[in-house]
Amino acid sequence: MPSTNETNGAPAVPANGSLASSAPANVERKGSISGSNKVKLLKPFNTANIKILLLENINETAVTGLRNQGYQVETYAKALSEDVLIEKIRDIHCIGIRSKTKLTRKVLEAAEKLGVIGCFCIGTNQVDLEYAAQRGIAVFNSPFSNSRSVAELVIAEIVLLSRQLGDRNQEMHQGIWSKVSANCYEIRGKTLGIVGYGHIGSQLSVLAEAMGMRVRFHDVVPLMPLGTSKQVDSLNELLEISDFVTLHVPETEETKNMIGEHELNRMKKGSFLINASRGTVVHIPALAKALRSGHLGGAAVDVFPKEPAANGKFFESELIGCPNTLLTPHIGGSTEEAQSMIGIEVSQALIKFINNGTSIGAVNFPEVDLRAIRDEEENSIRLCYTHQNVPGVLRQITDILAEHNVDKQFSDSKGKIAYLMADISDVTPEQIQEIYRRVSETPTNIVTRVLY
Ligand SMILES: NC(=O)C1=CN([C@@H]2O[C@H](COP(=O)(O)OP(=O)(O)OC[C@H]3O[C@@H](n4cnc5c(N)ncnc54)[C@H](O)[C@@H]3O)[C@@H](O)[C@H]2O)C=CC1
Ligand SMILES: O=C(O)C(=O)COP(=O)(O)O
Repeated sequence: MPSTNETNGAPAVPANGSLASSAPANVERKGSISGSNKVKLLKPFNTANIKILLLENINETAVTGLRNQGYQVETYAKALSEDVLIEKIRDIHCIGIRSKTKLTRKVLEAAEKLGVIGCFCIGTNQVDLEYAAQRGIAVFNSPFSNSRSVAELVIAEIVLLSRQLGDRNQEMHQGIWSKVSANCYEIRGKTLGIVGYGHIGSQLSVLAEAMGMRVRFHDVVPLMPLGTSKQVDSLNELLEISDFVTLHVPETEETKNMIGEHELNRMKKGSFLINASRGTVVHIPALAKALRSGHLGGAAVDVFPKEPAANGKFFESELIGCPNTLLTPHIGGSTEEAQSMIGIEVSQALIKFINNGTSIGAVNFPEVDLRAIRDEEENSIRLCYTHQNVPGVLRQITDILAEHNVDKQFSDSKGKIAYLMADISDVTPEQIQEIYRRVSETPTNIVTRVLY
């Protein structure tokens, strides 16, 4: 059940109130966000009416941060089935997910009041970003708080694979003593091939060099090589020269089955494959074949095309039982440090968007912010207007605001949508209602919010 914290005395949102179109419900003025920084708390709603659903065991730092705002926060330890999610999402203003929950167009169509999505992870492939943007729903993620955790896991896996530690460990637990050195190697001097030299790939590059590895990488864009690493011209070249190939690309149309039979055949005999990116990047039957035939010396796989929604005995894969194959349940980013940082980072972005309209860091939405309205700026409002990105819109808005004092204004666009924030001072309650009505009735309106 949702747990409701105390209200902060702010004016109430209408009973059917939606963050995605927050009209000024009651224009009674309220005090400052805190005595210390003297900036106004910008919101036309009672925070206790804002409903937030957090799935997939999102860290306590986020739950606490959001509850401290007074929002209603309901939490679940696992992902929900599509049917249950469609029911749950109807009534909520904000949802927090990790990599399992699929926010498809079908699910989002049911989300009548949704204004913002928090992905408490790096990947955002699980959300229909374009449809969310069309609906004026901003999506935030945590672009690098778990990168180090993934890079450290991969370093561990390189050593484990190289020494066949997974198999030795299993044998020992079965009472089998099998002391061998054949096909076991030091990693010093070996070539690590990194596919995708972004936040994780480049961090890994530094750690691997510190352990004496030679690093080569492939990326679709030219990037500055760290240390003595080098970018190579093609994926094929990287596959042919590497002793270890590790994948750190996002899930896109281009990366789907990026490593299949053809690519595995290009890899050196006895080399190793590591995938901690997304399950769709590797063709699993081809990998199982390459492992069973002995063409590959081993693999470490953390992500799978189909992953169970909850913990339990639900995992099935053709990779089960393959030689020298480390299988982990998508734990690349699962450390206390990463989860705690992600919880803080994403919940802060959600709070800023809900309360102040700030979209900095959004992945599908124009990034706009204005400096805070200060206490002494009496009777000020903030207009947040998400609209279709077509010619002539700013003229309409300028006409509507022409008689008022616009203190500051900023707008930006991304693809088909644009977002404008404007702070307007010395407006009466009647004028606020009128501004809201006229802006929200413009033909290009997607979402209009007035915060004060
Ligand atoms: N196993 C786990 O728990 C985790 C998995 N991940 C996955 O790792 C992925 C990578 O994360 P970051 O390094 O933070 O992303 P990033 O966006 O910083 O870097 C990705 C790099 O891949 C490159 N790239 C994109 N398409 C490519 C292609 N077709 N061929 C070659 N390079 C390509 C990009 O140019 C970029 O440099 C995430 O998208 C996520 O899916 C992220 C965190 C945890
Ligand atoms: O950050 C990511 O993209 C991840 O894959 C980690 O996902 P998780 O938060 O563990 O479901």
